[in-house]
Amino acid sequence: MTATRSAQALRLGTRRSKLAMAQSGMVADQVARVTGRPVELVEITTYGDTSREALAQIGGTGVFVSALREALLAGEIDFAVHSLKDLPTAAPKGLLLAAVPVREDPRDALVARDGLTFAGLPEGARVGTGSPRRMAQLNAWARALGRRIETVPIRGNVDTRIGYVTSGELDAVVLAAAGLSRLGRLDVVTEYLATDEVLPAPGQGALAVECAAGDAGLAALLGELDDPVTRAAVTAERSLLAALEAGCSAPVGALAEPGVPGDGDDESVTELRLRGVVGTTDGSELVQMSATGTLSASLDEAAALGRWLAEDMLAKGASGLMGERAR
Ligand SMILES: NCc1[nH]cc(CCC(=O)O)c1CC(=O)O
Repeated sequence: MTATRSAQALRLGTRRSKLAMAQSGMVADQVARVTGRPVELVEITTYGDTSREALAQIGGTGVFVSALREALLAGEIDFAVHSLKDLPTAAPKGLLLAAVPVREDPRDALVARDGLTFAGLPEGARVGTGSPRRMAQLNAWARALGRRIETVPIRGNVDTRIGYVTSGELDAVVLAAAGLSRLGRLDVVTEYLATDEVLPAPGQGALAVECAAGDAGLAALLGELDDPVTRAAVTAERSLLAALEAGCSAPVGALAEPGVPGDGDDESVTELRLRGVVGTTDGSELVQMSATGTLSASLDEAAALGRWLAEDMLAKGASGLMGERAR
């Protein structure tokens, strides 16, 4: 690399939404620090940003992602940052997942009126979410508490969703804690939903840093941001999703976490525990299972763990619960 080239700015393609800008800004700072090169943000408009249809209806998987990927392949930008949970599981031709930085809190968060928790919501409470995964688990949880809630499909950015509660239109909405955190809006959270009740979307809380496969030098630089434990965890979660043959709008939750084997006498973290859930959106039926594998540098092992759990879940009838949306 020549001196002139090393001073050239790296172009980071980003969506214009507040959340995307916040995420891209954070990664831009990190990349500038590790590479010593300035990073310039390039705004790209995606179909998911302009369409007013419900996300699940326009096909869910990848609508936020494709415009950024086209810009990468066209050489208009050098790298892009995606919410990992919005990435289709199929590996894209010509692109590389250069880094998966340390994950934020993967949990979903409840934003309710009057500081209410989920268990404190009244009978018939109106809870905003368009996500079949959240609907299935929230309805199942409500049933276990001996009550009903009404899930109301909502769209729009994080501020719009919070607005449904502040305006009194809805009793609560459910959002990813990570998104609220990146926007500096954790103040509105009234409960972090326990993963025993609500498993997040595969990859939730993690970011994906993508670049063109041909640019090995850049990929190596961006690779400095990679967190191997987060990468192993999201690899297992996405492998489960892929093996269930479900898209990102399917009612599938998954979370992989590192752990200490046995009674915990040995302090070293060597296990990866993967939990998965699939259910009907009314919450009347859920298949919830877990599997534990070895946490190793080999992503093949993490991927195998996901496939293994998927087989168990399919044997317990998971595919019958995913309905028409499963692809
Ligand atoms: N589906 C949209 C989306 N994609 C990523 C996030 C939040 C950030 C993350 O999960 O990393 C959100 C908003 C939400 O679900 O509340």
